[in-house]
Amino acid sequence: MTGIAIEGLTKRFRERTAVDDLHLSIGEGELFALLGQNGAGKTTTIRMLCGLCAPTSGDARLNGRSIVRETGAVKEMINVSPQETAVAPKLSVRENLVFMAQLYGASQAQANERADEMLAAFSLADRAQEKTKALSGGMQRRLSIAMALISEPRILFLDEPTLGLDVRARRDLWKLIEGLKGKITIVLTTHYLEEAAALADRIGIMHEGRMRVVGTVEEIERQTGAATLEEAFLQLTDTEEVSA
Ligand SMILES: Nc1ncnc2c1ncn2[C@@H]1O[C@H](COP(=O)(O)OP(=O)(O)OP(=O)(O)O)[C@@H](O)[C@H]1O
Repeated sequence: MTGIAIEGLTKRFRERTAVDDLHLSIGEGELFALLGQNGAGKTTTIRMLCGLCAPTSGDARLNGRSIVRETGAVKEMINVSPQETAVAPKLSVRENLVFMAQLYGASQAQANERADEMLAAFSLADRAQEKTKALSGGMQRRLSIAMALISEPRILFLDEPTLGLDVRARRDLWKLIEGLKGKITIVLTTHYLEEAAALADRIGIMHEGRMRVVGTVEEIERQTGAATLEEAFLQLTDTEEVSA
């Protein structure tokens, strides 16, 4: 079954077209990585899919629900771990989780229970009482993902989940994300090509608002004639080559 069906999604800011007639189908339970240079249109795409900004034209269906006509239903089934880690720095780790669960309608008892589950699942239990600002960057990103999962979304958007993390923290997060594979639909944006290759079922490379290629690493290499994903990426995002 299709988790996300994008049909002609377009976003213009004045004369700049940030996302240009995007068509894409992502399977339910698939982990899809969206790659592209700064300004390629990844975040704008995710913001539209989350109902955070309205498309100029086109539509997308998330588990059958339109982001244009059923924005409320879409927001109920998704969650986002945004680029800027969305944790409240003065609240404790546990308070952040409880607060988020309650925001999504859980009772105090349910929120406490869910928070304990997430603390255990994300190896944050021994830091539960600490203020979030005392955590390392990697732990904050982990908490941010735990907070996004506490509402039990069917679709999760991870915007550059490992940005700025050291090698070990990145690997730890990869393990965690791998553990989610197949359970929920995940759209991940990243600038780390090895991250996309390690985690994603399929990869899409955007450039100047357009989707240039979609496929597995092998399919992308075959389609572009490149020896590596990096070579394919550089080829597809070379402005002179693309516009020539
Ligand atoms: N609110 C806005 N107003 C005007 N232009 C915008 C707005 N948001 C995004 N843009 C422009 O749209 C284009 C796509 O931006 P977007 O943030 O989607 O790219 P991105 O691929 O996520 O980049 P990055 O990797 O840097 O996060 C850019 O040219 C950007 O300047």
